[in-house]
Amino acid sequence: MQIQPTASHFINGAYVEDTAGHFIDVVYPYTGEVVAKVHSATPAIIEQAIAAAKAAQADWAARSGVERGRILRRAADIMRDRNHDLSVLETYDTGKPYQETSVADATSGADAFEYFGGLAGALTGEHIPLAGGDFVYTRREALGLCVGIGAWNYPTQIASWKGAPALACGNTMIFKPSETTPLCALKVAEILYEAGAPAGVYNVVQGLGNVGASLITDPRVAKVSLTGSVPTGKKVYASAAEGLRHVTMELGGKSPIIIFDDADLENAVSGAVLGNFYSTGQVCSNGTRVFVQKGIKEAFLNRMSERLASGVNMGDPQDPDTNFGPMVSENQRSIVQGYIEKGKAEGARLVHGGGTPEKEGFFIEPTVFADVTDDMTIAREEIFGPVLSVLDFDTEEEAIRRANDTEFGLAASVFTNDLTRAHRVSAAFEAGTCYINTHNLAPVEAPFGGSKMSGVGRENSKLAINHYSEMKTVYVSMNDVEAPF
Ligand SMILES: NC(=O)c1ccc[n+]([C@@H]2O[C@H](COP(=O)([O-])OP(=O)(O)OC[C@H]3O[C@@H](n4cnc5c(N)ncnc54)[C@H](O)[C@@H]3O)[C@@H](O)[C@H]2O)c1
Repeated sequence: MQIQPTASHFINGAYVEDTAGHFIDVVYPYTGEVVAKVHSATPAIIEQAIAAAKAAQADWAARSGVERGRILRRAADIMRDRNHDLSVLETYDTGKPYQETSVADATSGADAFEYFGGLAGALTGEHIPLAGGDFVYTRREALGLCVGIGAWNYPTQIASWKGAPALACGNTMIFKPSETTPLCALKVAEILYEAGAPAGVYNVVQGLGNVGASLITDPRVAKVSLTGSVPTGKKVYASAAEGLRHVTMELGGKSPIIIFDDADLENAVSGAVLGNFYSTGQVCSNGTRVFVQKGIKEAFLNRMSERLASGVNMGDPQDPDTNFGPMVSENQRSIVQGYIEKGKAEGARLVHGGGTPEKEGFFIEPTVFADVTDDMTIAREEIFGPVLSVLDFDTEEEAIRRANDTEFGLAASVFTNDLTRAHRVSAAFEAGTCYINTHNLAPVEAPFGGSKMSGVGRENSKLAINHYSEMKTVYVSMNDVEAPF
């Protein structure tokens, strides 16, 4: 199987190549086979991309919002029409099952282009009346050239979630996908160009962290939006700060799910399944610390084990019946195996899984630990794999205190049938994205992002507009100018 792209980069409306850049292998996680190779961007490619995106920006921003929006909505339509092919590609890029990619990746990207395409014509400033007839009006203006840097778990979605609000506001973008999953963002760029985005408005360059680093330190760049880990976030935030650039940081998490005795057990198990095993556990907002009240702990564990034993269909990710794929890479699998070994060594009780099946691909079994305590490594560090930890608790106050006892603050959820408790607990969570009786949904209409070390700023929703534009104040005097001399 070969899914070689036309060329490695998409710049100024065309595929471009510079074979001087070192090779990055694209490995299909199901077979371990190299299915494509791309070249990392050389300094010449980076310069080409920055020059093109910078040159295209003024004209793009000068178009009406309605016109920009029409192009984004056309891109959404093309993405939906090509959902099958884009999903197959996303599955090769990531190893996530087609059953997931066909409903959660290009479709989510299309939602973003449709939503922000709809908003583009409605971006306005305001009129502020002042004493003596003077007034101020504000203009919402684009920031300029924005750099987007992606993680490997949702390549199409991340390229779209960053591109859609950026372009709606009149910015141009250079997107650098993760070196692990470089293919899908090229398709996003191709589709935007086909939909009518002028050359240079949305560009893709490949490379490792060093390519990302050189993009964000260029003085022509106004903003950087990163989706990645906390350690990378700290570096990118610091180097953006050197040039006082705007940032959005979508980083890692160690999110809690609190399940009270009165919760609907089946829904609570479903929420924990979605929050731990979807995308083989490679989701930033996963609720990997599952606090279960002591009264239903054993029932929860039994039902979770039953559902995993009977429901998981691990296999060829391109088979629509497969619902559990391999890890994205051999390296990520060995990191997760290391955490499972630590969990056992530190005294957690292995309830389900824990092994690596005897089959090709970077598979790891969905794994459940019980009797996990707050100080164990598996309860403190982001694992980014299918490892669920159950911690038990007695009281609401205790559950909230322990749930918040983490440097992260991306997501949190509560399962209960007590209405007032659900809202009380949600208010007490130190997390940017909270759920009541569900977990891990991220509709484009709602803000998504983290508190504490999990991030800065929000993606999706009307709020994202604030992160890709700034207000200019224009003071208008209707009177003579009074000066002291
Ligand atoms: N909050 C969110 O929305 C969200 C979504 C998905 C993933 N994530 C997080 O992403 C992480 C997994 O993804 P990953 O392993 O690809 O993350 P990572 O931090 O290793 O890499 C992310 C991206 O940053 C680039 N990069 C690395 N060093 C850089 C540097 N010095 N300057 C500029 N760019 C640099 C990488 O090449 C890659 O494209 C997890 O921590 C996960 O929680 C967060």
